[in-house]
Amino acid sequence: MTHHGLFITFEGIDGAGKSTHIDALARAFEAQGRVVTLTREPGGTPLAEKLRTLILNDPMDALTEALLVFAARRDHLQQRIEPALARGEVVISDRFTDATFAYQGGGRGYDWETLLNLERMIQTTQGPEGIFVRQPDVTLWFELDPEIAAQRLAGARVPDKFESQNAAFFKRVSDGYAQRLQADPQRFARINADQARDAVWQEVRQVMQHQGWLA
Ligand SMILES: Nc1ncnc2c1ncn2[C@@H]1O[C@H](COP(=O)(O)OP(=O)(O)O)[C@@H](O)[C@H]1O
Ligand SMILES: Cc1cn([C@H]2C[C@H](O)[C@@H](COP(=O)(O)OP(=O)(O)O)O2)c(=O)[nH]c1=O
Repeated sequence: MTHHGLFITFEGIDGAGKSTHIDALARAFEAQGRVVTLTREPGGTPLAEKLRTLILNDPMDALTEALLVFAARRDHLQQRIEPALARGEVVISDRFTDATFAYQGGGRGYDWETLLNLERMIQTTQGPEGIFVRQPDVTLWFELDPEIAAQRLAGARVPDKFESQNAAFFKRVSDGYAQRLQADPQRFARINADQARDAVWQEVRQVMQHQGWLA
């Protein structure tokens, strides 16, 4: 049976609980016979993973950061995401472009219009039906109060450049996500991440069932 490719992204502030559910979603699709490409941003290809190390560890100005995340994304799209979608796979990515608007745009205050231009440039794709700007089919936005996310992360792992930011930074990141949702509400599913793991998983599952993608 041939399938259409599906592109699903997970978004939310650090510590919201995204990683906890990504593997489970991949297994649920595989149980239905789908081939899954599990990936993440920044990263997902050898080049983009090298850029990730720079982005997460080296101090740099916000435009440099934005250009590097989009450069990594371009390679990721061309080398990995587009080929997998063309093969009819389910691509699940731990973060994508909404994170750039949330972190570089909201958190760091970088110019939104410039990010929109970069998004259009980097995600322009030539498909069988013509040229279009690639976007996820569905984005799961894990919403969680920054204070609770910080409590969850405390002691869980060594914080990187972004994870060590204060609560005010993460409030701006959340506002950035909210602005992206407002601009494209059809694409987003809001997940209440302030619940026990199993309840969060049920919400994730219901979104996929609602789309008709999981039984
Ligand atoms: N629903 C939940 N309730 C409490 N703690 C959670 C929940 N989901 C995840 N955690 C824990 O919170 C921390 C951050 O979760 P993680 O999935 O790594 O978040 P993210 O990928 O969004 O940064 C981990 O230590 C994880 O075990
Ligand atoms: C994709 C992306 C991530 N980021 C940030 C958000 C996260 O703090 C960090 C890496 O994300 P993530 O992979 O969620 O971190 P971890 O592996 O520690 O769970 O990069 C940006 O600032 N801009 C972007 O465009």
